[in-house]
Formats: sequence, structure tokens, C-alpha cells
Amino acid sequence: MSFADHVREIESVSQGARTGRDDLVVESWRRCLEDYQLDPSRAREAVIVSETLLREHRQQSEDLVRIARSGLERLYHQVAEQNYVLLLSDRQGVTVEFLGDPSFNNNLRKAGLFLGSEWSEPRAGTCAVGACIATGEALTIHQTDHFDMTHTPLSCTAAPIYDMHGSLAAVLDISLLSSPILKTSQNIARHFVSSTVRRIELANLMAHSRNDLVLRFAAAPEFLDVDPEAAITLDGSGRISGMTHGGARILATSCGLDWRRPQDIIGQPVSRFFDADVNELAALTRSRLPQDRRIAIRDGSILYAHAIEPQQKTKGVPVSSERSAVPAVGRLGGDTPEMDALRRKVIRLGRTSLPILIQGETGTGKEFLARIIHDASGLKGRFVAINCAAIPDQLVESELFGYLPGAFTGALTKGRKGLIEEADGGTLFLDEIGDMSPTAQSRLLRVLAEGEVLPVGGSVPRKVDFRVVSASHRSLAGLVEKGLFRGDLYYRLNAAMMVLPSLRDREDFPWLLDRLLEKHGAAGRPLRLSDAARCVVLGYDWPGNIRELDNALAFAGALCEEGLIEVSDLPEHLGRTPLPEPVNAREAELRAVLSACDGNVSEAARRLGIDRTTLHRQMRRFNIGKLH
Ligand SMILES: Nc1ncnc2c1ncn2[C@@H]1O[C@H](COP(=O)(O)OP(=O)(O)OP(=O)(O)O)[C@@H](O)[C@H]1O
Repeated sequence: MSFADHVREIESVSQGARTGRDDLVVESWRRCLEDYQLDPSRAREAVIVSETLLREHRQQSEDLVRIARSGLERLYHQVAEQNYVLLLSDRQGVTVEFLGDPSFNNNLRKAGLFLGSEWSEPRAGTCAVGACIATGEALTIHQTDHFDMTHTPLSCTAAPIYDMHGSLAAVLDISLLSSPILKTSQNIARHFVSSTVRRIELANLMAHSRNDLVLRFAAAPEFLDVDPEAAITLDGSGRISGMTHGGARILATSCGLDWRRPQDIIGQPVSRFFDADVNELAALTRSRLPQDRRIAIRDGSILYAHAIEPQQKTKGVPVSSERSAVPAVGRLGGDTPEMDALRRKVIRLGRTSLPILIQGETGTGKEFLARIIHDASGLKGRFVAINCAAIPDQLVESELFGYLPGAFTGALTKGRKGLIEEADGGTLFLDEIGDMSPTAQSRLLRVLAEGEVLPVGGSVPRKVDFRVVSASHRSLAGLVEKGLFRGDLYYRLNAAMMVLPSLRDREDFPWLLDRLLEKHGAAGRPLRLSDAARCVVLGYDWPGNIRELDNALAFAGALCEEGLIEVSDLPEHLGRTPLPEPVNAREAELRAVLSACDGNVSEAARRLGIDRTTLHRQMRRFNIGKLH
């Protein structure tokens, strides 16, 4: 469709013509024209907010993002092969989490499918995230459904995430840069997004309801314990204290209320909605078979319910290991030669001012290590982290160096300190340094060489003194060789290099697992794994490294009962192969790990955190032969 045709269609539709567009698209076009006074004939580039603003938005969504992350990664695994990217935006439409193929970063950023992009309707016109915020419904905005011609190559599907009190908290979106022609091709995408949102809301509700009775619901008893469709929580007096969106819809339908008015639902006695009182509902625990846990809601329909007693413990508020009493380097890893060597390096280099480059796959703990280096340095200043991949070229100077009052249109009247100055006397952590644009590279090189910054609009440079730690999942030396990264900058950043092993190569895997179970449990009461769940965790390959393990445990920890993680609480993509029964737990563990390592005894011993001789001895004890 030509630009002129697109504009003509929007104008005719706004005057009442019908062109076959979905009603929700037509209504959004009307909002764009009438409420936000947008002009369809003026195409505008995608808006990306500044790094500082992005950081503020991310901080506000931190809690939800932590709980959501495992669900997001699972969804991304499911759709990445079809070239989808995944965006999580906050309720203002700012993208606070992004998963996409890094090799398309430039194209994605240009299209606004990136961290910091702003997709509210008043800013971007009709788009999936914006329309989702405006309507509160899951929907697809496909190609020319977009108001602004700039976005018409995209096909985007989004679903709202509600907090436990029924307010919109965020929007999950999956998008294609270019897509199959038919809009119906996105129906399956909508299904994937909606079911991920359901699990995220459930995990969020569980994490915030430690003192309340939780009721989970499913329409069929078979799915009740493994994949419930909705949940609500009840306080001590039997009143509704929280709900997932599915829960809100069940309650609203029950009494003919509007789910968009959560204030009419929260705080109401549960007996208003169900044909049962709070004691009868509380008795629907796992001790009864799912098919015996039938309940009727007031409109006469039947559901199956699962009651979970109040946990009375601090869930979902992990005791941050960053703040633990263990000395910084002790948090790095277990007692293995590789980790000992790394610890020695941190202690030796920590107190110097040498720039350190950290290399390691995504999620191996590069930022975690950088913070430990900062803690071990004794520097009094702050630890300031910058995601170099997220700073657009036009903002490099103002973000890094700051600006003076009135330096440019849109600048704060007071001016603003740059990130480099904020790190004065402390550590500047340059994450994803391999993705820094050539412009930013040359600006950074100048600062490192001269030890001073010149704020935008200023004429007097300011002295700065900071320690640089940078990190990348790409080989920086390789990028230099290919001419994609400046050699002179590389040598300035890399006085010493530290390499973090991937999780599958870490001999201290069991140590790390214990730390993360502690982190996601209550103070003094770590989470526990059932024997079968432990086998699944040890047998999985963890392509996303510690981050993926961390997120999976946070998610499972929020879903599980009594702090005991069962296989059904773990994200599905870890695999849920049932074990041959009856079997000794240790034997099962050895068999699972050996099979995950294709029978490679050295590899299995490494994952189990024991030496090969011990593993051979245990294999003999359980009569486990070589697999090949
Ligand atoms: N030694 C450790 N003990 C406990 N948790 C850890 C450890 N190392 C890393 N983590 C956790 O693993 C997750 C990923 O770590 P981090 O963000 O540092 O990885 P990264 O390599 O910087 O990732 P990316 O490449 O995506 O930037 C974080 O939640 C962090 O707290």
C-alpha cells in the first residue's frame, strides 16, 4: 500500500467509512486523530528514550522483570527461530526488557524494537503495545494497521500484564521486522504471548502473597496442578486480596461485574463469588484428588480449585547476595582450582587502577564479577554501569559527558551530570563494550587518554578519575581483527583480562546452585529441590548460563509450595522426562547427568562437582554401565 493510500484510508475511516479493518484498529486510529492530534501524513522515526530515563523506568519495573524473566526467556526460546523479537514495556510504553537476535541489532534499533523504545499511542500512533495499554486487551497490530507509515513493515502482538490488584503493570509484545502477509498468521503468536503472561501473573501473585491463602483454578481437573489458568488470594478474613487477570475475569463473571473495575472486586468477601465459604475453599488442598476439588461459582459454572496454605515467609524478595556478609571475592564461586585462580586475580588486581576486560558468554556473571572487583578495590566512589549497546549515537555525548543548562532543546534547565562523572572516584562498568558504536568508541578513547570530560554546551573540561571495567560476550580481540573495534581502545581497556566460564563448564555448579537456592528462599530457609527436580536441573544444558538458572529458580521458587521445588514448578523447556521408578535418588541423578552429557564421564563429574574416580565408584555401586 502506498503512503498516500494509507493516509487516505485513515482519513476516510475517521469519517465513518468501513474498509474491513478490525474495530480495535479503527478505534485506535480515531484516538490518534482526535485525542492525540497526530498527523498520518507526517511519518516519524521510532522514539528511543535516553539511557538515564531508561534506567529510571527499568528501576521502577525491576521487581516484576525479575519475576517475569524466566517466562520471557521461555517464550523467546519458543519463537526466536521464527525471527520474533520480544519486548516487555512498562505501563507508559517504554521498553524495559528486550530479547532479540543481536546480529540484527542495528535494524531492530532503527525499527524501535529495542531497549528504551517508547511505544505509547500518543508517541508512536497505533501500535500493539500502545493499543494494548489503551484497551487492556491482547491484540495484534499487523503491518498497515499501524498509524504511522514508518512502522508498517512490522507485525506486533501484545498482551497486558496486570498486577495482583488488577491494574495494568506492563505489556509483553512479540514482533516481526517483516512478516507473512496474513494477519491471521499471528493468531498462534497471540496464544503464546497470552499463556506466558498467565504464568508471569501467577508467579507474581505467588511471590507477593506469603500471608494469604492462594486459590488456583482450572476448567479441567487434569491441568489444575500443572498449569492452572487463574488464581486469587484471600486474606485472613476471607476477603479477596489479589488476583491474576484470569482470576479477575472469573470473579467478575460470577457476579456480573466489570473486570475493568478491580476496586469492585478487591476487598469483597469470597463467599460473594463462590458457592462455598472460606473454610470449604481452604480445604481444597492437594491431599484431595483434582477431580474431587470441584466448586461452583455464583453464575452456576463449575471450576476445579487448588488451595495453598499461607506460606508466612519472605518470598520473591530475595536476600541479595550482593549485600551478603560474605567478603566480596568469596561470592565468586566454589572451591575449585579455576575459581581459586580467578579469586587470586581479583584480589591482586582489585587494588590497582588497571583497566580490566571481562569476557564470557551472556549471563555468566560478568557484571556480578565487575561489582566484586569494585568492592575489592576499596574505591569510595560509585559503581556506575553503562549498557554500551543501548546508547544511540545522537545521545552518546550527553549521556556520557552530561550537559550544561540550555545546551539543547529538551535539555533539563538545570543541566545534567554525565555517567562518566557519576563514576568519578569509583568504577565505570562498560557492559557490552563490543557493541559500542564507532562514534562512541572514539569519544571514550579521548576521555581515557585525557582523563577529562567536556559536557555538551561547555567549554571548560572537568577532570575525572575512575577505574574502568568493561565486558563483552563477543571476543573483543576478534572484533579488532575484523576492523569492527578500535585497536587503540582495545589496548586501553585490556590491561588485564578475566574470562568467566560458561555454566556447563563450571566444576562448582552444585555450589552455585546452593547459593541461588539460598538467594531465592526466605532468610535462613533456602529453597529445596525434590530429587526429581534436582535431576532435571543438573541434566539441563543451561545455554543462558547463571542468569537462566537464576531466573528459573526465581520462577520455580515463586510457584512452589513450602519452599520445595517440584519438577512441575520448573520452566517446561528444561525438560520433564519422568524417571524410571523405583530408583534411588542419587542413582537417578547420576543417570540423568550422564545421559545429558552423552555418557562423557569427565563432563558429568564436572557438572556433579565430584572427581572422576568418585563418579566411577558410584557408577559401579549403582551398576550403571557406560552409555556408549
Ligand atoms: N557467583 C555468582 N553467585 C550468585 N549469582 C551469580 C553469580 N554470578 C552471577 N550471578 C547471577 O547471575 C545473573 C547474571 O549475571 P550478570 O548479569 O552479571 O551476567 P552477565 O555476564 O553480565 O550477563 P550479560 O552478558 O547478559 O550482560 C545475575 O542475576 C547475577 O546475580
